[in-house]
Amino acid sequence: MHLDIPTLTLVSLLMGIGASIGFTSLMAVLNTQRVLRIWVASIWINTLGITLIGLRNHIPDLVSIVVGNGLLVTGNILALKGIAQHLALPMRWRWPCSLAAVYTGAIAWFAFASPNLGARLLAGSLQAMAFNFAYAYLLLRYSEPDIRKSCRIAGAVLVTNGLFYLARVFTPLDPTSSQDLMMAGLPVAATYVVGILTTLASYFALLQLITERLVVDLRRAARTDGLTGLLNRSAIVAEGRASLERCLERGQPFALLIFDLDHFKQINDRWGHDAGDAVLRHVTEMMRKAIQWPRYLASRYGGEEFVVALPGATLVQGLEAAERLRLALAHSHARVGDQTIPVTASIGVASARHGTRFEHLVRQADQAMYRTKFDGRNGVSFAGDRDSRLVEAGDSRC
Ligand SMILES: Nc1nc2c(ncn2[C@@H]2O[C@H](COP(=O)(O)OP(=O)(O)OP(=O)(O)O)[C@@H](O)[C@H]2O)c(=O)[nH]1
Repeated sequence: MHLDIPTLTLVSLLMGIGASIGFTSLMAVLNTQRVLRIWVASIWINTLGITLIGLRNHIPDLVSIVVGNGLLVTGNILALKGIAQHLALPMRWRWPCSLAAVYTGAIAWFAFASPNLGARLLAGSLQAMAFNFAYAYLLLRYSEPDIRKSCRIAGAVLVTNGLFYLARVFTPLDPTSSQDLMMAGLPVAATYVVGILTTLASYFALLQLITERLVVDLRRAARTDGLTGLLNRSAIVAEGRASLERCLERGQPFALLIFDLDHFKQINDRWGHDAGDAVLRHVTEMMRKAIQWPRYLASRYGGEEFVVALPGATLVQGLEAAERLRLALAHSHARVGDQTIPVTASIGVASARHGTRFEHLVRQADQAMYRTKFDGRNGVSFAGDRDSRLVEAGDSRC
């Protein structure tokens, strides 16, 4: 078997086609991962570029050399866009597009105006190195903590790729190669072997990025209420318990408020369910502005019932936050299309003592909230000793 450049080009091409098909079928399954579309396009475009370059002796040089290399660099720009999107960064197109234009111009110049295979290989290595270092820089510099592991692994792979292309800059050409890349000699062929391995490693790095993002998205979805983006009931119970425990261990106070929208059924009946949903989103927005407490936990606990935990807050601070929230809601109207819908809430506040369990605290606040409903709604009540005694005794209303 001869590992000459035409054979290695064929191997790269087959690998590119295999990866393109594999990533395309993955995209069909994971259609929520929009970034996959960009990476799939990038891999197909790169594969097409490699195909044209590999067909050097069978198609016009203009198509093989200039269009082929133009496609390679276009694929690289798309890969960069995909990485920026994965990291939720805005993409600045000017630099990569300028680099691509300069690169394609240089390739055309060294193919036709002043033919020089060494210069074309040098330009190819430099642009691939620049893109690999750019991908790695973004991944290592801007990854969020929950997807950091895959970003670090991918970053390391891409730095290795970049170093490989840097080393390729110094690879000597076979003097008999004339202008034909397919006859560039053993050292260049050796770089093809390494290139195939590093490309394969990059595909696996991409898969890791996608997998970790998927796990994070699923974990987030499992603890989030789809309508409001707040924590859901099981998440506030789990996170509230842990937060309460930490506060009690440190001897810090912990307040909790629960609020229920007043006559929400009438809103649904009068303006429709979609308007009701819009009101729930409006309430969420107002609540986020009104609470003003560091590291608070907020959840939609039930249909139109919300729980907010304030770690480190005393009962008085909890009542102040509740009153801010009540006023914010009462003074704002939810806008739905051209309708304005008034909304008020009944709020109950409770605070933890030594040994209080999170579920008990919720029930105490709930008792207080029902008192507010009973007293005419649109108000704030707090749980007293009687509420905590009732809750701890397992009163049926709890
Ligand atoms: N639009 C919308 N409505 C919901 C959602 N979840 C629950 N609801 C509605 O919320 C309403 C709650 O009604 P009730 O429990 O009678 O409470 P209320 O009308 O607010 O009355 P009070 O609490 O006594 O002031 C019901 O009509 C539910 O259908 C939701 O996600 N979206």
